[in-house]
Amino acid sequence: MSGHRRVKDISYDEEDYDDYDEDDYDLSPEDREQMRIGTIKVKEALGPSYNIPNKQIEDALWDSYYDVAKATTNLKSTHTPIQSKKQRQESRFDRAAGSAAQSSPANKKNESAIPYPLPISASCCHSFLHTENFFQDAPWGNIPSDRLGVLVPNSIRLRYGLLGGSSKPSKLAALAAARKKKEDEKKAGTTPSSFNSGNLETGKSILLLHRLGNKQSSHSSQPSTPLPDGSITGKENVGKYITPTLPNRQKVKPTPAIERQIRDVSDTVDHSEDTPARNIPRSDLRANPSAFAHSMFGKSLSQAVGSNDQEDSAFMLPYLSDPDFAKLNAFAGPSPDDVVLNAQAKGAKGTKSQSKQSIGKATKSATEGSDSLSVQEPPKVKSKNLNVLEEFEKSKLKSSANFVVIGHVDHGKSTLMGRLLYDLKVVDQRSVDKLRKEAENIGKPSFALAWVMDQTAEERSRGVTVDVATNTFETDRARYTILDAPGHQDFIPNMIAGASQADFAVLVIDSSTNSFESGLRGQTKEHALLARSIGVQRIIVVVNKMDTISWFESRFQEIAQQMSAFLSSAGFSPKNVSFIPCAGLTGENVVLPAPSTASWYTGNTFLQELDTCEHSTCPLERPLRLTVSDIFRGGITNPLSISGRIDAGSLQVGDTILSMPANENATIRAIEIDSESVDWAVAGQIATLHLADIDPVHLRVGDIVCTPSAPVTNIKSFTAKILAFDHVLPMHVDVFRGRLNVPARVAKLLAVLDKATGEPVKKKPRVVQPGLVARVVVELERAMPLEVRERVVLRTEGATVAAGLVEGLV
Ligand SMILES: Nc1nc2c(ncn2[C@@H]2O[C@H](COP(=O)(O)OP(=O)(O)OP(=O)(O)O)[C@@H](O)[C@H]2O)c(=O)[nH]1
Repeated sequence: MSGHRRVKDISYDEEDYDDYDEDDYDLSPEDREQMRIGTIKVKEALGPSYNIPNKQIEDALWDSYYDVAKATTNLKSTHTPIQSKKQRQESRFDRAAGSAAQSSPANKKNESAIPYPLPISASCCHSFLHTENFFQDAPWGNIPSDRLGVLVPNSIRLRYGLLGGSSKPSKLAALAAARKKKEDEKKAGTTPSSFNSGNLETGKSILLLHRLGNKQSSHSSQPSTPLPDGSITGKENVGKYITPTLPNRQKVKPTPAIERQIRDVSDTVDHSEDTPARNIPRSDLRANPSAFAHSMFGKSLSQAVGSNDQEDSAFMLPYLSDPDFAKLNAFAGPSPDDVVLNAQAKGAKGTKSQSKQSIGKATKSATEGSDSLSVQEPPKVKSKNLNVLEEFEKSKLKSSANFVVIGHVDHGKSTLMGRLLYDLKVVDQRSVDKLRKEAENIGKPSFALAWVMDQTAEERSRGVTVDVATNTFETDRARYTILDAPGHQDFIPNMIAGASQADFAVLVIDSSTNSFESGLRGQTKEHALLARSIGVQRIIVVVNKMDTISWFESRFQEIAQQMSAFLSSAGFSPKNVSFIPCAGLTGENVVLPAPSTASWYTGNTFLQELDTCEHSTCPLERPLRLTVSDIFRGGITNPLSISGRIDAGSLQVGDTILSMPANENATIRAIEIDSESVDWAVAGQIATLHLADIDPVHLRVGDIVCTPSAPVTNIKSFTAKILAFDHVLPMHVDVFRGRLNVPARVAKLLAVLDKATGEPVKKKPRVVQPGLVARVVVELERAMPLEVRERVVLRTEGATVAAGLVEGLV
């Protein structure tokens, strides 16, 4: 298993799952209807010998995604039929326990309500029982499984905090918040309140200065006049520097004491229009400079204070007293911060001019300007400029092949693959033992081998594959990649994605009584048809679970006969179809030969059959095409990676690739095949590409990666030759191309075609009947990267209506 799985970026938010509470979950009307019908069917299937509460039946249906057969099997495996309960001999111990219970005062009290021994049917209706009698009819030490409870500790929900933690603020945070609030209140109230409450000195000064400032600004519109030394002079500017901002100025009512002082000061002011401000005796308002100010500002300040001649220098800044200040022109160039920021911006763009110098150097020589400075550039991806096709020829690599494992839910696909990997020692004994233990712990021991493939918690707890799982193994002849597709109808889009990466298919069929038949009505046929429509030509049909029918030859022949007829009608050539009897669970005829009881079978084992497949040759010389099947984000060394099958062409480290439909370039930093680092990869291989120079928002599962020189184009409508699975008429559909799907409309039915010749037999039909081939025009709601001769599947409301080949771009 590649380490990528650990960092795989999945689009759902973990928090959504935290909030999910099964009990609170509201079923949609369709779900409710499915549940109602499912419950009736399961009850029918269980028959009268099982009396299982509806709630448990619904739970089983929910767990099996409404699969009636699976829910029934699960319930049967966890419940004992009434018959056998009745027939069970009461042990002496039970009898003793029963009479003890009968004679107990507690039970005597309830005797009228529930007679002992309790009828079995009543034991299932827990709602009528008093809690203390819940186990009354259960024999000692043998509690029926349906009455066993599980203690589930409340999970600790660390949420809302920055690093998890409770949603409540800590005491420390509350204290800090309270303190801050107090400070803010204080700040907001300080000026007016202190002023009003008679902070006489401050109030007096502020009010006076404010008045002066107002007067200055209202009477003068002349600009300030800078002196040659850079200081500012002129009566207009005095107020400019000293006017404080008073909130709600007009509302401030000075106290009588302040008013008196204002009057005194005002008397000294000449109110005529052109009285210069320098006549105001402002020295009164200023305190003597502190010792610190002396040391900082030197003589100039001490001289200024109290001297009317030099009053303008009272607001001089330190550097103004420096005679050389004007020459310095300190703000002519960019600030040191600007220099660094500019250099960093340039570095990010990756221009060549700025490669050598460091940031430290840049700040030191700030005044030299930004052009000569730079920051450390991230290392560029070096291309070895290999001739990949020559390298491929030289490497004498074993041919590689990908096969998709398809079939109806629970027919044993994952178990068969688990067994294959186990017998080939790709998975060791210890891992399988561990899986066995874990599977036993949740009451699903038979799924241990399937868990080799099914790795997510949901898949394991439900016993159903949800997404395509991949694994690899090697034989003497080839390297194989397994694409284990889900069998359940709800996950057909994932199956389509798996099949679109495959060179051939393995169709698994459960041979046990009724299972093959129910599979035919389910996904056995649909999967086979889809695989063929997507372009798969070779199919191995594994007739599985032969151990359950004691390797009965006639059952195998019956299945082979029926499936041959169907597969040839679906377009598979008989020479590309083979049948292998197997038992994935026991491993018979998988890697090891068939058991002696199957002496009638002399053909290949499943593994031998895999090696007989002609591996389709991939177009290496054609321009690069790779379908993105996974995106991984968040790795430390490789923050952004994609994986997918290379459908055509080749690639190497350092190549620039183009992602469609986003139309964004990226650089390949590194390549991995089967978790091993390589310099190049060719068509047919499933590669993981570690990327640089692209924002993850431009990449999605289903995208096409191609060469910028020969890109795939985004199109909005196309004509296609389709095989109808259902009635096709002008209708809304979803167009699937690998993992990409886009809402669309079958806009026109151009013609019904002859299956053999492809010639039109009926133009402009109103509807295309199931099983017929037709030419249609499809209009997409969003542009999609598509090319002529690509395979598409049309689905609506969870069902496949048609599949076919793109003939032309409109
Ligand atoms: N007796 C017997 N049981 C089998 C065999 N193969 C699989 N099973 C059982 O069938 C059940 C389903 O097996 P899976 O491998 O999960 O089936 P699947 O087809 O992968 O299911 P999905 O991926 O969910 O569609 C498990 O309980 C297996 O133990 C077999 O050869 N013999």
